[in-house]
Amino acid sequence: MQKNKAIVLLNMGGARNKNELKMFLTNMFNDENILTIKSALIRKVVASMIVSKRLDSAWKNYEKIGDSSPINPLTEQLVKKCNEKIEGFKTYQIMRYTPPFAKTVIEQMKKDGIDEVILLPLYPQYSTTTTKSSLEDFLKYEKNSFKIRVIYDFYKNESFNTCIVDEILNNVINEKEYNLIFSAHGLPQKIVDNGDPYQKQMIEHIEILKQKLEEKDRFFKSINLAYQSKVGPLKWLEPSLEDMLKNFKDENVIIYPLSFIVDNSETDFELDIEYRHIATNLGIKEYKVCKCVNDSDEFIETIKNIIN
Ligand SMILES: C=CC1=C(C)c2cc3[nH]c(cc4nc(cc5[nH]c(cc1n2)c(C)c5CCC(=O)O)C(CCC(=O)O)=C4C)c(C)c3C=C
Ligand SMILES: [Fe+2]
Ligand SMILES: [Fe+2]
Repeated sequence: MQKNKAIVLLNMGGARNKNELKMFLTNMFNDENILTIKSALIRKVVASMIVSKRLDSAWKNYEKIGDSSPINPLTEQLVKKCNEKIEGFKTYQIMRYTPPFAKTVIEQMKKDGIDEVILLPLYPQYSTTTTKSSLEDFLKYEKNSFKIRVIYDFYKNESFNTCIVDEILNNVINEKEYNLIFSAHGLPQKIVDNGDPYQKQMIEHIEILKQKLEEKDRFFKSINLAYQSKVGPLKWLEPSLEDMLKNFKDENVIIYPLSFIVDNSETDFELDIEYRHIATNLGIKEYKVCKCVNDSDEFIETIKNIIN
């Protein structure tokens, strides 16, 4: 019997306008995987305080990138291209904090007669705050409707790492003159201390990429890992990107955003505008930011490879 198979891309979502930024922040800080307060009621109160405090200042960042996050149109393009180029599967996307939400997409998948599903969270490294949160969200609404296979992480995938190395090398002529910084989205230290494997996988990922560059005889002045996007007063993973940049006065820097698959406000605003400004003030000579893999042909091939 012919099976109706789907690939479901799971991602975070992002604001299309200020109301959606409020929705994003509200849903995010009510997520027990993000704000690990056990009582839903207390979490709701704390979330509402954080959102009130953060909304206006965070919106100013989105105003600088055209009043909306690029994560939605870019993920839609990725879905379209998967549907054009990957035979035997219908591809869907589900976002965690802004539409399209799991409930609606799962209803559509049932109407479409889907019976087998590959869940592919668009996070190369596993974190409880991202991967686990999205998987739980899907499972909450699917109610045993599908046969499910889960891709928990894919940072070791050879084809994926070729996409990353190619993007980095396409951005520099003489790599010996550049300090390469892999910038990872940060996490509160206590989440890692409680067993989240994200930091460990991130370090492993960088070792794999270093080795791949060495095999190609391409040697950067230095290769580094730093964490961006700290939120709130808790201790987060270190070193911060800002502290890392302080090492490179009068030198060239190239950044690769290693936590993301599609560009979003953390790449287009934080890396390309905010940290660029910081880098200029620190006296960094040249500051480059690589693009995420997005809907490149090479990444479509990677998806085929990951699901096989
Ligand atoms: C406690 C707070 C947060 C944790 C933990 C966290 C983990 C985490 N996030 C991403 C990827 C993205 N985060 C994005 C935005 C964003 N993240 C937080 C907070 C935490 N993230 C906030 C408050 C925001 C909103 C922007 C802001 O107010 O600063 C985005 C961008 C979405 C978009 O609009 O384009 C992404 C993508 C990862 C990978 C991660 C853990 C590994
Ligand atoms: Fe985040
Ligand atoms: Fe941020």
